Amino acid sequence: MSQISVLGAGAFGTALAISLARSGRNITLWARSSEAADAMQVTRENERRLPGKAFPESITATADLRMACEAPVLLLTVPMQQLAEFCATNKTLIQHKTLVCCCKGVDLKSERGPLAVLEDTLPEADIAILSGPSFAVDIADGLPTALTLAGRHQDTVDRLQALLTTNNIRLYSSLDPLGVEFGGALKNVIAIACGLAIGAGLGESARAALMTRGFAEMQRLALRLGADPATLSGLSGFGDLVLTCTSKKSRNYSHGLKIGSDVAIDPAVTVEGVATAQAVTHLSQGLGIDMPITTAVTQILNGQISISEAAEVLLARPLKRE
Ligand SMILES: NC(=O)C1=CN([C@@H]2O[C@H](COP(=O)(O)OP(=O)(O)OC[C@H]3O[C@@H](n4cnc5c(N)ncnc54)[C@H](O)[C@@H]3O)[C@@H](O)[C@H]2O)C=CC1
Ligand SMILES: O=C(CO)COP(=O)(O)O
Repeated sequence: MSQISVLGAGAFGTALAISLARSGRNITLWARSSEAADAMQVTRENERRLPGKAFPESITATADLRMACEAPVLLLTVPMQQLAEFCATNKTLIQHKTLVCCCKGVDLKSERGPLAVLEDTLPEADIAILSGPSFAVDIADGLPTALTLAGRHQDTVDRLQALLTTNNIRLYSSLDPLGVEFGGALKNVIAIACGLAIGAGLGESARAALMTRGFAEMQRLALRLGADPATLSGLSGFGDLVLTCTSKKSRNYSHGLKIGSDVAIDPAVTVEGVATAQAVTHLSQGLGIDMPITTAVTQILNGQISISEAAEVLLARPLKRE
């Protein structure tokens, strides 16, 4: 039996599996398609989602979820908008496990993050959130990074910090899972905003302003939701914001960049910030929290305003103290 199973064989799940396996853990990597699982077992790579990154021997790829869920610790790496349904459908298999959620987003239907989704569906599970600056391809290449592992209980967090730290991933712990998950989710929306701005030729000063004021609105919402805004100054928040707002490796940033420069987008690519922008715009309006950049991203993505109109609206807002 594996120590850890990774549920969801996308780019990130595969990269985490590789890093953990290289650091001596036995890993089961679960894919929902048996063709995909069989191909990974034979070729020892995930040709579709993370090509060219060889699997260590200690990874077993399978489509047998029952077998994968024999491991005591399960990493959830399905996209955010699939998380609630995945957990509800497979409740009996995962409800008594330690679950580490690795997805970054806000559920469009409930307008809540992964913690609330998991706690509602699986009240008996031990839940943690893993987030921070980490491109799948970098992790799989063995490049170093640092992430935050957060949970409500010190003992869970301590145990997982030791178990999931690898040769190239240094884990910091936190007891503010809400702050950590919202840092990871909200930065995706700001990354789209930055991509839109750069794509439309608004310049790097505009990007820096969007990152800074975007960070302010991320903290505002997190505070209102009960998180510690200081958590967002850490790896999952500031750290991930810097990474995704400045790199073409980010799918969220690239999505904005393509729209801003009129390049066709690939609908098969996971861009978490699109649904999260919609969810957070609606959520923040209901809560009376001012999130002008997130709102502008939603309006641009919905075709309600152009990028130049959004820039005019943002510049014309009433003047205020920083
Ligand atoms: N790719 C990256 O560099 C990073 C991604 N993440 C987060 O990880 C999450 C997953 O992203 P990626 O792995 O990159 O996405 P991906 O697009 O590479 O893969 C998503 C995978 O989920 C599977 N899937 C979709 N719906 C499913 C369902 N209902 N049941 C089972 N499997 C399902 C797909 O078949 C696919 O293999 C996202 O929330 C993302 O924000 C976090 C850090 C880095
Ligand atoms: O979250 C990520 C890096 O930390 C990956 O960002 P993208 O989903 O925008 O590619």
